[in-house]
Amino acid sequence: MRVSGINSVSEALNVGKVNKIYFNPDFRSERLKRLINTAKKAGVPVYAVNNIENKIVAEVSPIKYKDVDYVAEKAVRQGGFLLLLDSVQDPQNLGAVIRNAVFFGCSGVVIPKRRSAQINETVVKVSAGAVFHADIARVANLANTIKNLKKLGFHTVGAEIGGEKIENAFMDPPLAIVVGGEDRGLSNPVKKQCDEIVEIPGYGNVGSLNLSSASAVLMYEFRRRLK
Ligand SMILES: C[S@@+](CC[C@H](N)C(=O)[O-])C[C@H]1O[C@@H](n2cnc3c(N)ncnc32)[C@H](O)[C@@H]1O
Repeated sequence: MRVSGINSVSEALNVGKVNKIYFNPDFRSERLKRLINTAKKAGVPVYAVNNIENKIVAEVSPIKYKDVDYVAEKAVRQGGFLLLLDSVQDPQNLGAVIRNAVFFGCSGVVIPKRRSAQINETVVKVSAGAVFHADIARVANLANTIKNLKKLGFHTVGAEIGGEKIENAFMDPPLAIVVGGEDRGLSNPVKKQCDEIVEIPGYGNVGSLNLSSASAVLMYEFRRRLK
């Protein structure tokens, strides 16, 4: 996979994922120079190429998805939470959500294998490289995954308009937060498995939040209550 942009390349370099770097010598900036020096010190081959559109492009090793048991065990050990995404289609949204999840110290992001955006160059770019710090698991069936997480002691909170007010929700760890996709929200089988459905109250003339904003509010609420 190729990633472009100083932030994404820098994060990939931090976690040892970069195999090769191409940069455009017409765009010389201090940050770019520093990044190239760091890459050279790390033994990464670096090439100056005049006709590339971006300042910097890196060839990175493919993202390895984690097993859902791994992220579940991690969340239990950390007294943390998982973020489950029910069929998010737009890679821009997926990238934004993963960036938020890493920011809030999420133990793992769980996405379905089908009917969902997967990790690609757009996701990496929008996440500003946060993808390289995230543990992402893929599952065949999100409703079954929730069932299994509940057996491990997870409380599961689904986000949807019309649910219980967020302030009344039970959010003790280990917690699984489930957010719906752009078009249809949470599917019925997923909703059925959630212990409760919660709503973030709105005060203006817009019906719902973008899913990355909704997930950020829920993750913030989890963190706020731990204090
Ligand atoms: C853009 S919304 C999907 C709207 C979808 N068309 C529907 O009617 O359900 C995407 C997801 O963000 C979350 N969401 C958005 N606004 C929310 C709110 N006010 N409270 C709780 N969750 C919200 C939900 O998980 C929702 O499924």
